[in-house]
Amino acid sequence: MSADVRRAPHTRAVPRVRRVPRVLSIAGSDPSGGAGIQADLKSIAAVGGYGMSAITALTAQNTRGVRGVHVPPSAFLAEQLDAVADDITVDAVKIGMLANAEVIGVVAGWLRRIEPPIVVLDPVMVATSGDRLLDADAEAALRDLLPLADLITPNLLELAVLAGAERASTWPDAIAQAEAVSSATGARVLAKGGHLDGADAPDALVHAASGTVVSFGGARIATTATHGTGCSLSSAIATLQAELGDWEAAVGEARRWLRESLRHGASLEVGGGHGPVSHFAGLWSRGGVRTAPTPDEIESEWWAGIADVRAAIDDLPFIRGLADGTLAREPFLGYLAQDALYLRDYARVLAEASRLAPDAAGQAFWANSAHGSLVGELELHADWLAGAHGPGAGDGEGPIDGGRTGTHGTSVDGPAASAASVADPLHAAATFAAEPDAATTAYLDHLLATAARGDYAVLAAAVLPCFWIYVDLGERLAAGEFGAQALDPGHPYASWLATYSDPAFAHATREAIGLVTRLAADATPERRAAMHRAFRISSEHERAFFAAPLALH
Ligand SMILES: Nc1ncnc2c1ncn2[C@@H]1O[C@H](COP(=O)(O)OP(=O)(O)OP(=O)(O)O)[C@@H](O)[C@H]1O
Ligand SMILES: Cc1ncc(COP(=O)(O)O)c(N)n1
Repeated sequence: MSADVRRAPHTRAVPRVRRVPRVLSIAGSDPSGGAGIQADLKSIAAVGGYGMSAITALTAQNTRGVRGVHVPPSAFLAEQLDAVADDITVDAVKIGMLANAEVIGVVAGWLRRIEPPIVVLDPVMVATSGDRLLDADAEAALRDLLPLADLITPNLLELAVLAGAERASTWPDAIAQAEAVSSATGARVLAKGGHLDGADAPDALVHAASGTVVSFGGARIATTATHGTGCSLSSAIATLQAELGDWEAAVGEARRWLRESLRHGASLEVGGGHGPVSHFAGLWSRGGVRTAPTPDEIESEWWAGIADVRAAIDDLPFIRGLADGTLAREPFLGYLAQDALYLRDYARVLAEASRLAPDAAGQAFWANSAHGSLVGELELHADWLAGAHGPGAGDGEGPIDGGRTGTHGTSVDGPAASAASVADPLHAAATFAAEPDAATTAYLDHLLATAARGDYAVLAAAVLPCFWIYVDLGERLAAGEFGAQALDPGHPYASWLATYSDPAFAHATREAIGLVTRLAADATPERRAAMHRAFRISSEHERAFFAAPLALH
C-alpha cells in the first residue's frame, strides 16, 4: 500500500448529530435475509435509523452458502445512487459487497462527488461459507477506495489482505495490521475478532492519526447464527455514529446490540447452516410488537365501554327528578351530604395523584383539582346543607351567586363572598354531619385503595369518571336533553344544575381526559388494562352513588 492513499486531513463537515439518521447501504442482496442489504436495513432500523439501499449485486444464497452472483450493469448502480442523493440527505453510508472493480469505480466516483458525512466500509471479500464476493483482481481497486472511508471494518482475513500480510495468528498481530491500514488510509479501522479461536470475541477500534487503540472485550457467544454479523455491525455503527457523533460510543453501542441479537439468533430457526442474528430481539422483548392505541382511540373506547353505565345513570329516578325538579328536598339533601363526604376524601385522593405525578404539569393539575373539590364544590354543599338554597330555604329559590367556578376538581379564583366556608367549624360540622352510606363507602374505598397502591396512571384513570360523567350529564341537562324544565331559572335546583355545566369544570375535564388517555397510550398493555379496569369500576360507583339517595329514602 503506498503512502499516497493516506487521506488528506479531514475537511468534510463534522458529522451532524441526528435523531433518526438517514442511512444508505451500498451492498449486495442476500435473499435469505441474513446478510447484505437485507441485514443492513434491519440493523439500521433496529438501532434507530431510516434505512435505504442501492444494490451492487444479487446473490443466490442461503445460510449454507452462495450459489450464484449476478452483477447488474454498473451504470444502473450509478442511477440508484443518484436517485437517492438527488432527493434525500444521506447522513451516513455503509458499504458492503462490491463484487468487482467496475462497481468499486462507480461507488468511488459517487463518494467523491457527494461527500457523505459518514462512510463506513465493510470490505466484504469472502462469505462465511467461503464463497468469494469480490473478484480477486478487484482487491487493488478496493484498497484505493479505503481513503474515502471514515471507518473500515475488516475481519481477520480481510484485514490481512488490506495490510498485504498473512492472516494474523494473534490478537496483537491483528491490532498491528489495523494500525498499518489506518496509518496508510487515514481511516479508523475496527479490527474484528469474530474469526479468532478461543473464548473471547474482541474488537479493537484503531486510529493511527491520534495513536489510539480502543479495545472492546466480550466472551464469545456459543452460537452458529453468525451469518451477516459483519454486515449488521457496520450498518449499526454507521447509524449510531450519525446519531451520536462519537466513534467509540457508536462502536460500543453497536456491539452491545449485535451481541444481544447474536444471543437470540438461533431461536429464529432460519436455515440449516449459519443462521442470521435476530436483529430486533431486543426491541421485541423491550417494546413488544403490538401497536398501541392513540389517546383519541382510548377516549372513544373507554367512553363507549361505559355506555351501559351511562344509560343506567340517565334512567335513574334521582337524575330524572333532579332534571325536572320533582325530586324531593330530603333525598336531594341526603345526596348532598353523601357527596360532601365523598368530596372530602376525593380531594385527598387527587392530592395523592398530585404527589405521584412524575411531571410538574400533572402535579399542578391534580393539586388544583384537589383544591377545587374542597373550595369550590364543597362550599356549595355547605351553602345547601346550611339551608341557604333551594326549596324551603329562607331566601327563596334563586340561583346561587355568580363568581363560583370550581366544581368537581376545577380551580377557583377564590370562594364567592357569600359562600359558607368549609373552613368554618360550624359549617364543617353541618357539611360532614352524615354517616357515609354503603355507596359512598364503597366508592371511596376503591379510590383510597387505588391511591394506596401508588400506581399513578391507574389512580389517574380511577378519578376520571367523577370529572367526565358529571360534565357530560351537566352539558346534556343544560341542553335540555332531560326536558326543558332543567333550563328554567325557577327550577328548584337551578343553582345546583348550574354547577354541572360550569365551563371551567368542562375545561378541567378535557385536561383530565387528555392527561389520562396520554398515560394510557404510553402504558404497557397490562398497565393500560389495569387503568381501564379502575376507570370502569369508578364509573359503576358513580351509578351506585346516584342511585343511593332514592334507594335509601
Ligand atoms: N460468536 C460470537 N460471539 C460474540 N461476538 C461475535 C461472535 N461472532 C462474531 N462476533 C462479533 O461479530 C462482529 C463481526 O465479526 P466477524 O469477525 O465475524 O466479522 P465478519 O467476518 O466480517 O462477519 P460476517 O460473518 O458477516 O462475514 C464482531 O463484532 C465480532 O466480535
Ligand atoms: C450479499 C452479501 N453480502 C455480504 C455477505 C457477508 O456476510 P457473511 O460473511 O456473514 O456471509 C454475504 N454473505 N452476502
